[in-house]
Amino acid sequence: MEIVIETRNLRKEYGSKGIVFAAIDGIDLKVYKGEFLGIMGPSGAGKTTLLNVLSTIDRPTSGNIYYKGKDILTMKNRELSIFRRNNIGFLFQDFNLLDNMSIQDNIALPLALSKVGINEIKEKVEKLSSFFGLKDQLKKYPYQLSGGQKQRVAAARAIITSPSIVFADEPTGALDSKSSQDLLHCLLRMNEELNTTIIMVTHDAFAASYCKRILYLKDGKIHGRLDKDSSRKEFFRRIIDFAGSMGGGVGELL
Ligand SMILES: Nc1ncnc2c1ncn2[C@@H]1O[C@H](COP(=O)(O)OP(=O)(O)OP(=O)(O)O)[C@@H](O)[C@H]1O
Repeated sequence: MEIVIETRNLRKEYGSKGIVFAAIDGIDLKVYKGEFLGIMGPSGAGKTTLLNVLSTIDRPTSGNIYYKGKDILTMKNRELSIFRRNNIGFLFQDFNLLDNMSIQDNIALPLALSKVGINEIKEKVEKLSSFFGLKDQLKKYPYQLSGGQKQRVAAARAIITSPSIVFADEPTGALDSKSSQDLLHCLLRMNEELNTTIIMVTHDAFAASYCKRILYLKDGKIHGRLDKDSSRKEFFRRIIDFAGSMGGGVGELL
C-alpha cells in the first residue's frame, strides 16, 4: 500500500528556555493512501497541534515528515505553499467560507488561485456540487445556507484540487446531529468512492466510528490504536469502551 505521510519522532514544543512543554512528543506515524484516520484524545492531548504540523500549517520543533517519500521540512516557504495548495485540502470546524463570494466561487477558489481554465473549473464545480447535493445552492451566499450545507461546501472546496490528503479538524463540531450525520456520510463517500485520504480530529465517538482506524493521543503521545474490523455500530461501541478505559488510566491497547 502506498504511504502518503510518514513521520519520524515528530515533536512540537512550546515555551522558551527553562519552561519547555512538548505538545506532541515523539510521534511515529504512517498514513496510507485511501485511509480514513481518526485522531482522538482528551482536551490538550495535542490533536490539533499534530494536525497543524502534519498539514504544514505549523512547523515541528524536531523530527521528520515525508509526503510520498519527500521530506517536506527541507522546503522553503514558497515551495511549501505551492506544495500545500496542490496536495492538501482542509476542513475546519467553523467552515472558513468567504462571506462575500457565492457558493460556486467558494468551491472554485483553490482552482482559481491555481489559474486553472474556466471550463475545467465549471466542470469540476458541477461534478462536486452534485456529489455533495449542492446544485441548487450554487448562486447563493454562505449566509443563506445551513451549517450542514456550509460544511458540505467546505468539503467540496477541500477536494476540488484532488489533493493527496484532506485534514479535518472537528468538522462536525458546529453541526446539529442530523447535519453531522449527513457530513459524515459525505466524508465516507469521499473516502470510499473518490479514494480521498482523510485525517480527522474528533472528540466525538460517533464521528470517529466513520473512520477506518483511530489513533488515541494522550500527553502528546500515541497511547492506543483501534482498527475497524466490523460494522460501524460495533466500532462505535469499541471506541466508547476504549475511551472509557483510557479515562480510567488502563488502556486495553496501551
Ligand atoms: N500556541 C501555543 N502556545 C503554547 N501552548 C500551546 C499552543 N497551542 C497549543 N498549546 C498547548 O499544547 C497542548 C496541546 O494543544 P492542542 O490544541 O493540540 O490539544 P487538543 O488535543 O487539540 O485539545 P482540544 O481537544 O481541547 O482542542 C495544550 O496543552 C495547549 O495548551
